Amino acid sequence: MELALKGVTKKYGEKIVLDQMTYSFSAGVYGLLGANGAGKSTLLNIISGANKPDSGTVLFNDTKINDDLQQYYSALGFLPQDFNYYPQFTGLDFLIYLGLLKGLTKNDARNKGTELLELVGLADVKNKKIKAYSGGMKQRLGIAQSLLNDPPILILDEPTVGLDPEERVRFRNLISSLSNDKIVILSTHIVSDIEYIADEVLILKDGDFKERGTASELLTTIAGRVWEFTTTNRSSFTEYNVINQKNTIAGVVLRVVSEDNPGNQAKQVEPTLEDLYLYHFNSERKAQ
Ligand SMILES: Nc1ncnc2c1ncn2[C@@H]1O[C@H](COP(=O)(O)OP(=O)(O)OP(=O)(O)O)[C@@H](O)[C@H]1O
Repeated sequence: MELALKGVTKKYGEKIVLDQMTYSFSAGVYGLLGANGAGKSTLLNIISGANKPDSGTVLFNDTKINDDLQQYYSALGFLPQDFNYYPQFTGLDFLIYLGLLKGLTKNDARNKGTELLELVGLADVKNKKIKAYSGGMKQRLGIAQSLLNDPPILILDEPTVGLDPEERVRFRNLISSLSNDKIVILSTHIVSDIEYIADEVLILKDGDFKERGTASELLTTIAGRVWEFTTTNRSSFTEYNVINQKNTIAGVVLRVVSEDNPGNQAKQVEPTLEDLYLYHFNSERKAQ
């Protein structure tokens, strides 16, 4: 199974959001990280056939998805960022309704809907109207609907928005359990959502995947460049890429990414994926 991007480019006016992206996805979990406006939703909308690139193609098993979108949709589960729920429907009725739209029989839609509500932990509220659901519950319902047709490709745009820490853990376990035979691509701002479950982490910046690899491979790119030290003169370090700062009685503890030892008795510390992400995020902000 292969989902491939070949030279995918998308512009809005003069702004190039995706710049000749070429990449191949096979079964596994891909975690897409990027700052606000980096183009994550644009990319996921193109991969899901909801939007077309200006040039380039998306191929699923060597067939251009736009040549037969209907066929492609039968292999796709998609949770867009702005998913519409019908507040007057119950959770189960909503899944039955969407199941029917996806071509399931009423019986199959009911059975599958019931099974999925169990899977995402909504079995006890399946007959409650969606308007009574919390943000996290709606998000889980959105994940459930994306699985109705048992799709080999699952695209989730910021699926963990609104989830509390317990729900995040449940979500991570759910995705891990699904990922054996699927291509799962999910975008997030929250590094810990994907740090442990993504087989491949993709950092989208300047129109392409700036970094890609397993979490541990990516960490080697900033190994030896993350430093921590305490200063009482924060303003002398404005030029540094500061990942984190914490006020203490002794001064401000700064965590910076730097090629050279910033002095001040700085100690090298183990990099985290969050360091790497913030490093790219900060340099993008500085460049703007
Ligand atoms: N329909 C559109 N018309 C014009 N510009 C757009 C349109 N959709 C997106 N953009 C611009 O394209 C860029 C990428 O947007 P996109 O929503 O893909 O980013 P994102 O990484 O998903 O951001 P976020 O994390 O905030 O959702 C942004 O600068 C956005 O303003």
